[in-house]
Amino acid sequence: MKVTVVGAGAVGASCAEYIAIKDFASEVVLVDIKEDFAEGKAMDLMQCASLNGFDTKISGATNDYSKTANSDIAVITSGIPRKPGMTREELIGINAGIVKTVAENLLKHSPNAILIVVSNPMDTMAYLAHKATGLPKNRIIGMGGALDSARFKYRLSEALGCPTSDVDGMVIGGHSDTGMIPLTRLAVRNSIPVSKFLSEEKLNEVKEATKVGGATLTKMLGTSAWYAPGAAVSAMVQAIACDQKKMFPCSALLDGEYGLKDISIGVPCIIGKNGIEKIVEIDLTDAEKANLKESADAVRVVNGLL
Ligand SMILES: NC(=O)c1ccc[n+]([C@@H]2O[C@H](COP(=O)([O-])OP(=O)(O)OC[C@H]3O[C@@H](n4cnc5c(N)ncnc54)[C@H](O)[C@@H]3O)[C@@H](O)[C@H]2O)c1
Ligand SMILES: O=C(O)C[C@H](O)C(=O)O
Repeated sequence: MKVTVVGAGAVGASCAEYIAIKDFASEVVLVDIKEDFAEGKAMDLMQCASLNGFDTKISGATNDYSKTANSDIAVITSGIPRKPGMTREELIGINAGIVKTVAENLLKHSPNAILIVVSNPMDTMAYLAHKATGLPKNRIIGMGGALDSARFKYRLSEALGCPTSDVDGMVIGGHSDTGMIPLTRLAVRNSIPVSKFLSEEKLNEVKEATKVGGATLTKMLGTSAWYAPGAAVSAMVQAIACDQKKMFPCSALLDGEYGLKDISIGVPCIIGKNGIEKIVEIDLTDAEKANLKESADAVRVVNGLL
């Protein structure tokens, strides 16, 4: 199993590190446009192999896509991250051109790869990757919901005073400060609805903290987060590589599901060796449906800037 990660920056390197530590891929190739940067990150990571006990071979390349040939999975993290006070949507001007070129270059050398799009504004970048490559919709997966759901579970566990392993929950909708929809109604602690333990007011606080999870960390770090994003991508890569049929909310190109068409947005998906193997349509309340429509309308506005 060969995995390419384009963008050897914070998220790309963190993703490569988690993939290696889990030791399910034979090879990870890091690519970056900065001279020697991916090679340096790859060397540093390879020097962890004997310490962390993995056999995954990690190599780096400066903008040389021949090194990525015949990748099974390719992750796109290339582009700029936001700074405190910015929205993800403000990155579109620079990142759109980068994501388009990178997706095209990847497919020239790996025509059968499944692409995972991470660069922001992610839902629009995933949509752009579809438009630029014309790949079947199962082969382009936007990563946002897996991360947002992990943050939701973290906030729920904090409010409940319990370990995150006790908690389950999911965030659908656009990967943006206002567009995320943490599904508090369906969140559980060991199969018991969290509303049994938390007041509506507390649940609203959890919801709001989840939605601005990325902005909160950006303010604290001076750039956007990378550990949980890298872990979320690596979990999706593993689901494909190991054909796990695991459910993640992913930005998928919709064709009528949830009443939406011609848009990539976060919905529950089954992820296996073919990428998005199924979009799961859950029953939403009228209020949740209205939230999803509003979130989709906002993503369409950003798509209109392409
Ligand atoms: N979808 C998500 O949940 C999520 C989570 C975190 C970050 N992000 C996004 O991921 C992107 C990367 O974030 P980061 O923190 O790793 O940034 P970073 O600046 O640390 O790394 C980005 C890397 O991309 C490289 N790059 C730029 N143009 C390139 C090109 N044409 N080809 C190859 N490499 C190129 C840069 O040299 C840099 O090393 C940002 O757009 C950020 O907003 C998304
Ligand atoms: O917040 C960001 O800009 C990066 C990423 O989308 C995140 O949610 O951490």
